[in-house]
Amino acid sequence: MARISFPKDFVWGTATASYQIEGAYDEDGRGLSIWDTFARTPGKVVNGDTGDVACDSYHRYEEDIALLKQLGVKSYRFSIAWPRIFPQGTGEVNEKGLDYYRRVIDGLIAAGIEPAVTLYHWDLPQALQDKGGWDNRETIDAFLAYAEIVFKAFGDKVKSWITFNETWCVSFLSNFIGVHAPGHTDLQLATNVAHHCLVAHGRAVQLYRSLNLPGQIGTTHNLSWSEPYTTRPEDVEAARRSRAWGNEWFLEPTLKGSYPQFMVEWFRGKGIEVPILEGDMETIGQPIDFIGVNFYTGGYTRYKKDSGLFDSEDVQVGFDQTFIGWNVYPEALYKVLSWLHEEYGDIPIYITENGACTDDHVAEDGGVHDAQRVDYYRKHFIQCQRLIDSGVPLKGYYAWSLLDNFEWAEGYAKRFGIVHTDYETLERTPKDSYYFIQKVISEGGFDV
Ligand SMILES: CO[C@H](O)c1c[n+]2c([nH]1)[C@H](O)[C@@H](O)[C@H](O)[C@H]2CO
Repeated sequence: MARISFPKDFVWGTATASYQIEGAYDEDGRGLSIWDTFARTPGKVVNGDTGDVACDSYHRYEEDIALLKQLGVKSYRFSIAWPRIFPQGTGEVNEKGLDYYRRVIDGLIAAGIEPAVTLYHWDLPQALQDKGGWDNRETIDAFLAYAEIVFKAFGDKVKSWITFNETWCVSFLSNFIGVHAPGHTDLQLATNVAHHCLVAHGRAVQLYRSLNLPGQIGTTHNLSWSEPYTTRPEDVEAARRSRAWGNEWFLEPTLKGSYPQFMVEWFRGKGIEVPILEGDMETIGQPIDFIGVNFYTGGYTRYKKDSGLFDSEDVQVGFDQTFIGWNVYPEALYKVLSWLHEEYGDIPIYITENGACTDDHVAEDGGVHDAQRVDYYRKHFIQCQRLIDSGVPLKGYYAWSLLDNFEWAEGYAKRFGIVHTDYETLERTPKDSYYFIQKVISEGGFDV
């Protein structure tokens, strides 16, 4: 019997996001976000679901905090909804919006849980989208004004800040692939969005430093791991391009202050240029205190001429898959974070999201027996210990998600929570995975 054990100072947490859990979409002065608009657009979200009510955490946050306390986590990652603070994106501050997050932050601290706040988890005020959104460079200034209000309101109590959640999703998934809000399908626009979000990240870090606040600041990127299906050079290169779109395209600017040249040339070959202005790259490459990594899955890629953006295609090789169709490939977590450490040095790493979608139901005994999710977590925790043992500065892990919640274009049809949400009654029911993680945290590990 082997023992998987974690350092005593390892930060266990869970993660959520404002639009996915809060509901109260039109309460206490909240303005509309691009996701309110997108979800109301026929055909964009499964079953026409919206975040109007979601998990109603706007009213039930105390229940959520009680679940977090019972779980035994040290930290809780959640996001602030920009449209609650600035209903029109800029201009007048909505004090009731600040009051809500003050209640959440104070409640967490009273429960002995550190708040970790994401400034931007995709709910851009619609009023800013009406003026071009992130394609409009002026949105960066609006983001800075929002960040300043929030830093000054909560910077004495919140010691961990994440500027953006997954700039790849904000840019390419939402403005080129088009399945997330605002739903454009324009590669140059998406490239502009990615760049402007990266500049906004750097400017927010500079602002945070200028305020001399007592915490740490970083950002979260979703990393992919696609391996070449064969050792043929064309497969190796195709997999490299496919990985780099999600990885180097964002990590290089954030951690080295430059875009990966081989990808710049690849995009140039397609007529795409990055709208870099003087000083942008120095701003983006501001030193940060940690890098957040969201990781879920990996796979294999091979060369296929004229296929997709990178002359590549994914190859199904028989991985088990979760209910959302993502491969279960735990070793890819070890590979991608080992690669990150080799490429970018000893910057502290937090896994800010990892989890599984499974087809959950409340059983007759009142429990939710999500065995595949328990197995997923067990296997990924093993990889976390491997990483720590190999000297990778992995400092913490946030399970996605605390609650079943609004899963973007999948609506409520896909469940990632370690706590089941009944969307009729809004009752929360801890799943077997919740009790597994609770035990791992309380015992500092588990036997395999
Ligand atoms: C490939 O998965 C992405 O990294 C990713 C997965 N997820 C995310 N990003 C988002 O940050 C969450 O809001 C989603 O709810 C969550 C589950 O889909």
